[in-house]
Amino acid sequence: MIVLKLGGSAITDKERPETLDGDALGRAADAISAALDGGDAEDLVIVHGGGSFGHHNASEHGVTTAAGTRDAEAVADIHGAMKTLNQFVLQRLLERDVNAVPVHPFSTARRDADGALALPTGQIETMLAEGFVPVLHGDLVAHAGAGATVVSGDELVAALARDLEADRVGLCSTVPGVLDDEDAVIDCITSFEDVEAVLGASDATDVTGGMAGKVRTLLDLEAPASIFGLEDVEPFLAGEEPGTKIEFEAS
Ligand SMILES: Nc1ncnc2c1ncn2[C@@H]1O[C@H](COP(=O)(O)OP(=O)(O)OP(=O)(O)O)[C@@H](O)[C@H]1O
Ligand SMILES: C=C(C)CCOP(=O)(O)O
Repeated sequence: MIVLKLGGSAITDKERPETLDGDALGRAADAISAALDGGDAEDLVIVHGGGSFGHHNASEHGVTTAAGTRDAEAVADIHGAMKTLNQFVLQRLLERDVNAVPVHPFSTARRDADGALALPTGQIETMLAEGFVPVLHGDLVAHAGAGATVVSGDELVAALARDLEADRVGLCSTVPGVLDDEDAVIDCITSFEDVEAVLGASDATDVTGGMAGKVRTLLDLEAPASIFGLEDVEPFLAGEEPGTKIEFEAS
């Protein structure tokens, strides 16, 4: 069972609000379709991030993973932007005969007062058993005591990987992996402290922590995880370990 995140920065033009990178999304969809046709990735769950959809909207409304909103119009704006991008992703997958179906986290997940995420996965297991490819996305979630806050695709990936006991986790982004201070791809990360100095936020508007947030989330995960660029989606799905491998940091 594989959980693959298509990073928002990889499939959109993150500098321009609500602008799709149609070529990049098409290439990712080609790789997914080829892997499914070839028998790789039998059970696949896809999650996509926001990129230029969602982050700008959340930022305008002052909403982050911790700062919430109780304004239904702000919810409609941020969640609506993510649903628009989800439609594009589904469309590109369906055009390539991938049996993709949408799952909107706002309708199913929640956070408690401490910010802990609860994401039901029973419906996702049934979708997989019935031959569907569930496609989730970074979103808003109802948050006890805070209204609605952002949940990143990375956080969803971690929750899905734990609950569904994923064999492998892959995060495709706009970079070929986590880069060191000379812009070389780091092969393997086993501790946050080892790489903290080179980890930054995203270059573009981003309310969920950029690369630092990604590495921190993946280090908590027992399943093997990799961060790689768009060109490595196909090798990853075929069982290779491109880009940067993030190994479980036992605490
Ligand atoms: N050491 C680093 N190595 C690689 N990228 C880094 C590093 N430090 C900061 N970054 C930034 O992190 C970005 C990737 O994080 P970002 O959150 O934008 O990715 P994403 O998951 O693809 O997008 P989204 O969050 O919209 O889904 C890179 O584009 C780069 O600007
Ligand atoms: C900004 C919103 C609503 C979701 C962001 O998800 P991410 O791009 O995976 O961090």
